[in-house]
Amino acid sequence: DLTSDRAALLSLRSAVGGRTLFWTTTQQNPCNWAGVQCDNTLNRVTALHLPGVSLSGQLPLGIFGNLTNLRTLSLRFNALSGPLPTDLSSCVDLRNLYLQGNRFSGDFPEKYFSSLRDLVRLNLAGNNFSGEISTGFNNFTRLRTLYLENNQFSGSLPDLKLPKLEQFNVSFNNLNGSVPKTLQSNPIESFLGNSLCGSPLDQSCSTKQDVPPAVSVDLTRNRKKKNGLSGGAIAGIVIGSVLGLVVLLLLLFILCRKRATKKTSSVDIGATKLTDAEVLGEKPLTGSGTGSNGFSVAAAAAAAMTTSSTAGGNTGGVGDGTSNKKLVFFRNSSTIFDLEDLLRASAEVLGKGTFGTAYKAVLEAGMMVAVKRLKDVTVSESEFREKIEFVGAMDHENLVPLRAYYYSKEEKLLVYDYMPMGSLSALLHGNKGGGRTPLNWEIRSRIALGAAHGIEYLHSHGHNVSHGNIKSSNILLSKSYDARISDFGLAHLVGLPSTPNRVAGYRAPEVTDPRRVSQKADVYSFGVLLLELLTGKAPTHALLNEEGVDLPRWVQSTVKEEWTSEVFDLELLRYQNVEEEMVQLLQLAIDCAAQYPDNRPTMAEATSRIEELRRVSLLRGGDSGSNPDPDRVHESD
Ligand SMILES: Nc1ncnc2c1ncn2[C@@H]1O[C@H](COP(=O)(O)OP(=O)(O)OP(=O)(O)O)[C@@H](O)[C@H]1O
Repeated sequence: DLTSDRAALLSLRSAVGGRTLFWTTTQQNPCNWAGVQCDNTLNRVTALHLPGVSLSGQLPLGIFGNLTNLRTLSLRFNALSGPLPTDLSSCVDLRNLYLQGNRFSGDFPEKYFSSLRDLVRLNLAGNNFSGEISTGFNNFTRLRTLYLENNQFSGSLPDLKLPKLEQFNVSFNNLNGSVPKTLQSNPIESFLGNSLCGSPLDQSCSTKQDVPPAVSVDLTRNRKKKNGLSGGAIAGIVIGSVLGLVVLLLLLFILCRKRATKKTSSVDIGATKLTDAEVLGEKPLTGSGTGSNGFSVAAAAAAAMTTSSTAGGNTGGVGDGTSNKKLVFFRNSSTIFDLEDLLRASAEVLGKGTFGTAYKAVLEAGMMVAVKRLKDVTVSESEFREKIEFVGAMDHENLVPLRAYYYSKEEKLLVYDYMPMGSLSALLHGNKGGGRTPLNWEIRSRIALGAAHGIEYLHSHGHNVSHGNIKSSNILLSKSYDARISDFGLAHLVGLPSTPNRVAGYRAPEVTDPRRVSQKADVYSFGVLLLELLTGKAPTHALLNEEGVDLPRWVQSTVKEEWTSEVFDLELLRYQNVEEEMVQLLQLAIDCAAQYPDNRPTMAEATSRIEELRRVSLLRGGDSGSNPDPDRVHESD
């Protein structure tokens, strides 16, 4: 009955996950669950349509033995693997079995041949099924579709006498021998990619059978790939070598230049009184890459500091107002590097942002800092110093610490701690190839919480202080993947363009002038950031733009259509038992990205909601994925 059908569906759900995780299991009636169809008179589940819903793992035994009234089972285009469960043979009413596009392996179970006699459509294409194609298929006398292509079936083709057969394909398997007469009326495409012969193939069976033409073409193509170097590869090697040479020359050049600077700073500057402008005269910092640009930030920083009183002046305390030209360190800067260190630092461009260009500088002792050269500073010197002191005084574990700054007419530098894991944006959307750490639920929800804490701290730090530029490239990550917010406090120092495209996807609808942001606008941007974490999609995602909607509206419309799970990043759907927390975080994201500012929660409210859902998640012991840093001690939150 329906109760046992329901139980079977729940077992299926816990075995293969995917979008079945979003069935409203609190409902007693499974007939309303997405993809489930029932026959009301029978009071049984009769169809299960779960195409492309991220199911993975094996179909266990003991499920289909209970779903005995199934007429249609569609599990196509998922990531299911392993053998087919033999108890599917209990589904004697089965008409349609769509399993194409998975990773099933093993034989097509012998048991099915005697029981699934009503099969009309059978599609096993695009899996790893192996073994021989049995004459047992002749039992499926009602069969109209038999698709077996792109598997590992081997042996010869049996003499299939299926009177109703309309669609047939066994291409790209490991079959050999001749095409039996009964199947010869099918098009040639149905047989390609095997070692078959006879009509409709060009290869006649009386001549050599070993290398039929269709296959030989394929093989030579493969061989070419394996043994020879393609034109692209050769071009790559040539270009690579030339690039290598250029880099080598550049390095030599930089080395020579560096020596020259060192001399300048230690001996010549005092005597000849070079101005900053002169040293900085060679500002090539257009952000067009690393390498030679790297030298210049060191030069810039060097110039900035050699004009300060003495190296000894860099210790601790806040800049003494009167001596303008010096690198000013903020309080509790425990790791203070000295002038010489920074002079010798090699540097590379990290990227160009709204406020200027960021560099990574590696000090000789191995310490790394990020140096930001601000452009378009619109405020006066005294206002700058006052505001940057305010920024430097902010101290929270979820903010990127601002260690020092330098101000001169020509140059404004900010020195931050370097964040080794880069930005959330790079981690989420950077190359998705091998070697990349997938961000599991534990890490993502921790990043969400950390970012929330950081923003909440900013908001509570002074009267109506806001960040103004919350986005994933401003969420940097520590070694243990803890979130650190950067770029705080800069919106008020620098003339922002009135139409900043870069933040467009994150900007609250009511913000028309990006210089006039509010805390509620930060909450909106934070909501978009949460959506980015959950969907894995960048707010400036090309697809979304083609559809002409932003990320919040795309998510809202998808959720409204009850395809909630469709919004989640596939990477997240791998974890079991965390779906409720994911849905809760999604709800918070949607609340934060509400159209009207008054409908959005405060940052404090958002923080406590994330704390709560994470607490529940930890209590329930959801499989949220392992921590990528095994040495990390879990914070007790
Ligand atoms: N302290 C840091 N440690 C490591 N990487 C950093 C640091 N600060 C910035 N970056 C990286 O340098 C790049 C440029 O940063 P920057 O803040 O200048 O621009 P942005 O974040 O892309 O844009 P915006 O200026 O609008 O915030 C980004 O990829 C950012 O992740």
